[in-house]
This record gives sequence, structure tokens and C-alpha cells, in this order.
Amino acid sequence: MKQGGSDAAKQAAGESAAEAVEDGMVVGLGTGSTAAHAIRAIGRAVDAGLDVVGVPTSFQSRQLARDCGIPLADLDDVSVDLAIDGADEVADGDLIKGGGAAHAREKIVDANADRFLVVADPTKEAERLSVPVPVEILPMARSTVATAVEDVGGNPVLRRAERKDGPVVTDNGNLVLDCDFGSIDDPATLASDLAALPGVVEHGLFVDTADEIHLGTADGVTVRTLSK
Ligand SMILES: O=C[C@H](O)[C@H](O)[C@H](O)COP(=O)(O)O
Repeated sequence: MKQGGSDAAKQAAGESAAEAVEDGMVVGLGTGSTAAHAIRAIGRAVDAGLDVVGVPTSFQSRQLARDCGIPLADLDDVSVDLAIDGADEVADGDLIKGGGAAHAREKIVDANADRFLVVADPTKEAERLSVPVPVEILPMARSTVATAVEDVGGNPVLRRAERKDGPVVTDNGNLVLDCDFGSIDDPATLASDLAALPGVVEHGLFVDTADEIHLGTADGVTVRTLSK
């Protein structure tokens, strides 16, 4: 995964997207180091009197939002006005997400938002999507999905935890295969191929879902509006 962006650039992107949050909104709270800046900015606005409700996309974003004093709700009980979330790679408005293994919940929240704002730094931009695609799978399907991923041209690697022996286990109790397809020339077809595999819970290709990309640099933010 691409992790090279400066924190100042991530902060600029996160704070830019947080400015779109208005009084009374329900906001999807993304996962990762860039979305965390948006959550902190929303928390400061709540402190100053903004009335919003957050829908977290992971254990991490729930915890941060609670620490920041943002009231939370379950997706079942609300309708999301705006979602703000990071990305591991952005190409032509399509995304690869899941570097933090949160992409299944992120896709549910982001896809159900009226507007989805992506926050990223310039290291995430690419001509074509090419970082490995995280695929969350049921544990019992590890080898069958791995074989099926190879059949559609990918090289799957079970994601291992850094600070413990064994695999990464998602917030949903599942495993992640990071699947390298090289440079992806047709993200929509690959997305439907992966979604069709028995045992796949969710993959990290987000095709044509974003409304705006907030690209932060140390010197400012570029906002790109996408037509869907
Ligand atoms: O699973 C994690 C998410 O998809 C993150 O939004 C993504 O990995 C980007 O994270 P960061 O802003 O830390 O690079």
C-alpha cells in the first residue's frame, strides 16, 4: 500500500472535506490516517456547536469519533448525507481501498451516502490502478478464493499481522487476501469478477462511487468533482 504522503497533505485534505459538513447532517466517518484528520476537524466543529451524527466505518473510526465527542448512530437507523473517506490509490475517479482492512464497512457506508468525498495526498494518484486489491474473505474460503483469484489473473497473498503471529483478522472476523493484478485496465469488470467469487465478503475496488476528490498538499487542496 502507498503510505508515503506527508501528514500535512493528509491534514489539508481531511480538513477541506470536513468543511462540507453542515448542521443537521449524518456523516459517514472513514478509516485511515487521512480520514482521521477529517474526523478530528468534525470533532472540533462539534465542540463549537455543530449538530451532526457520525456513522463509523471501523473500530478505529468509532473510537476516534467517540474520543472527539461526535455523537454516533447505526446505519440501520439513519440515512447518510455525506461520507468522507481515504483511499490507497485513485485513478480516474476509481479507487482501491482496504489498506486498513476496513473496506467492507467503508463500501457500505460510502455507497449509501448522498455524497462521497475522497480525501487523499498526491502519492495516491495514479494513471491506472495498480496496487494490490484487498479482498475480504470468509476464513473457510481462503484457499478456494485464492485459486479463483489466480484464475482471473491475480496473485493473492494472505495479509499477515505485523505485531502478532498469524493473519490480519478484520472487524468482521474475516481474513484479507491482497491480490496483485498489476496495472488494471478494466476496474469495473474486475470488480464484478471478484464480487462473484463464493467466499468473497467484499473487495477494495470502488468503481465510479466518489463524488469529489480532495487532494491535499502542504500548500493547499485541489478539489475535483466527478460526474457519475
Ligand atoms: O481500510 C482502510 C481504508 O480503506 C483507508 O481509507 C485507506 O487504506 C487509506 O488510508 P490512509 O489515509 O491511512 O492512507
